[in-house]
Amino acid sequence: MSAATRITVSAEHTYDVVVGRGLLGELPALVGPDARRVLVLYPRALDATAEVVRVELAEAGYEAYAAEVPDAEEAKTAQVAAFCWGVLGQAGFTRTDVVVGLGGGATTDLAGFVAATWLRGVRVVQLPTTLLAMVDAAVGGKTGINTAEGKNLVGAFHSPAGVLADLDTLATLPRHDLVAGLAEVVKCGFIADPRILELIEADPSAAMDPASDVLRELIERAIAVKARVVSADLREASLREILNYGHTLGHAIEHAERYQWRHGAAVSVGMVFAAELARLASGLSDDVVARHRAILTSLGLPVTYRGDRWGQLLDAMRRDKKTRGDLLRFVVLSDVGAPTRLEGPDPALLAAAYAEISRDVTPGSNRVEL
Ligand SMILES: NC(=O)c1ccc[n+]([C@@H]2O[C@H](COP(=O)([O-])OP(=O)(O)OC[C@H]3O[C@@H](n4cnc5c(N)ncnc54)[C@H](O)[C@@H]3O)[C@@H](O)[C@H]2O)c1
Ligand SMILES: O=C(O)C(=O)C[C@@H](O)[C@H](O)[C@H](O)COP(=O)(O)O
Ligand SMILES: [Zn+2]
Repeated sequence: MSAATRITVSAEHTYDVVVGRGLLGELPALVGPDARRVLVLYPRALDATAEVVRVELAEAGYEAYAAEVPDAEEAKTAQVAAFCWGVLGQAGFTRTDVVVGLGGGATTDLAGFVAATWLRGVRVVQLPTTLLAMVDAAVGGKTGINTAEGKNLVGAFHSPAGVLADLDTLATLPRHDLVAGLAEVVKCGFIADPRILELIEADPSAAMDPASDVLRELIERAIAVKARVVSADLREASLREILNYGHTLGHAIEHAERYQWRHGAAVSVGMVFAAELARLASGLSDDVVARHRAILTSLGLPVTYRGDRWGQLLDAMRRDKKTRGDLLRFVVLSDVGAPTRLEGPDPALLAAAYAEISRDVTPGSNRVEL
């Protein structure tokens, strides 16, 4: 078995993202000696693992609790956060106690938010169990929930005490969820690490194989990109916006689909839109735009969206966090590995870029794509 890899993030404090197998034994050390109580938040798919984690913590001497939260995006609501605050209150959690997020990005976003808000901030340890959560959601301290108006509109920056990305957990992850996670890996390739793109182009099947060395290298490279960016700009004053590549339209699609599309699938379409926008607005080469479509399609990710939703999507994009006043702002590329910003693009350009990715709405076309 190969040794674990440690990727360090230096943000509010310094912590490691550990990538490897059989990492559970490291959890008590991350929870730390000051805690007496620990609450593990998890979705139903992880109930057996949550019990193993709870027992491990109890055997290490903690008062260990586990609470199931709703699956996927259903977890990211004010009601679910309030339920978690109730559990913490009733168990008497103090400022030295700890929350653990066990699951995909929805669970780790919720757990981080609950930890950020309980007593104005307690320690959180993240145990990501999806590819997406390992490479992105559990790393970097963005936590949050959705509101009726949009995605991640309420949240806080709250860095974890540590992240244990146990590759063994990917064995049970449904293929569509693994593929959705690859969209964020591809994002890291386009904004910062072209080697990621080459690895996927060379062998897309290996990239989708949870047991492959190729996927492990992709995971480590994507985490390294995120760690570098977050270490330089935790609060998204500027540089961190590049991690939002593809998300302006992506989040709008998720909202329009009432979160029945996976985040990574929506971001996939959003990246092709951003590439088309950059081609029209600032001359991104046809080759780089085509490379977006080729790589994402090779992984089975969607690259088009329904043509009749433009008005609704534009409306949702106005609530994106990168918007300033009435000025829509997009992360775009001037080349692979060279992200920049496009501010207040001409509405006609936006519509033209959308026309390049939109498809006819025929009966049945509103199905869930991934
Ligand atoms: N905070 C950030 O920086 C950040 C970054 C990227 C994405 N996100 C957020 O992450 C969320 C998407 O995360 P996701 O793609 O992990 O989705 P998810 O959390 O909804 O998980 C996907 C599905 O996989 C199941 N699952 C999780 N682990 C499993 C396992 N090991 N075996 C079997 N089933 C498993 C879950 O129960 C769920 O049904 C979105 O809400 C997105 O906004 C946050
Ligand atoms: O970490 C970041 O910064 C990102 O933008 C990573 C994204 O992949 C992620 O989906 C994030 O939650 C989006 O943040 P938001 O600020 O647009 O809500
Ligand atoms: Zn994302």
